Amino acid sequence: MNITPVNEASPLITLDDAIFESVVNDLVKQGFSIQPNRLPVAVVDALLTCQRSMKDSEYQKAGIGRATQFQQKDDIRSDEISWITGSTVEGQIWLSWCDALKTYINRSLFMGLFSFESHFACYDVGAFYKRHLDAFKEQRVLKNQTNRVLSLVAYLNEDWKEGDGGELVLYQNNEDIKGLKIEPTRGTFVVFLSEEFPHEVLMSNRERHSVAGWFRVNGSINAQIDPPI
Ligand SMILES: O=C(O)CCC(=O)C(=O)O
Ligand SMILES: [Fe+2]
Repeated sequence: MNITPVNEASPLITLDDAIFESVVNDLVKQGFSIQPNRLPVAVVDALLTCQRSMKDSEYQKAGIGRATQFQQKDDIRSDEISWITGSTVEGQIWLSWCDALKTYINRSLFMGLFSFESHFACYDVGAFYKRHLDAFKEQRVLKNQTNRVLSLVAYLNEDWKEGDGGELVLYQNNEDIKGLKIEPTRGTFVVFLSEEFPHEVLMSNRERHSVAGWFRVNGSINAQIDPPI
């Protein structure tokens, strides 16, 4: 019988590693990575299958702030979201790809990424998300909270054109007012340090679909390794 070893050069694994390596290099160089049309087709297709099968009732109005500080603020963000739980095969394909990225980053950069959470987001015509940071260093360091340290956004929109709006604008720091504009085109994904890069979603002139996710560090492990003075 002819048995092929499972780990014999799988093209998908090789391709993923090349993408992950490029993300890692960008993170080292500049703290963010913009990957136009580099999300593997199998992952994009899985996300699109999930997203297209979702009913309106599965989305909820997005808010800002953690747990008890959670608030809905329509003047800051007006998208609707639906958390990805991995209850479908397609959801699992996405989560395992993100897990592989997490493992690769941890091996290369020792970031101690511990958990991952993500949701679909739908920006209706006219929706936006004003300039914000995804996480605050003081909360992680001083209050010892398990916090978001790395943000990941992936886009699912076919043929995005100039004039459709809805670009992500990534600012280099608090002083930057120009920023870098990224079109939310299908297959593009962006990774950035959550505490370092203010960003916003410009008002969308078309229905805009994306997935936003965050890797967290573990508050307690972090506290043991790197206690605040
Ligand atoms: O969809 C995007 O481009 C970014 C979304 C975002 O900033 C967020 O959900 O925190
Ligand atoms: Fe954000």
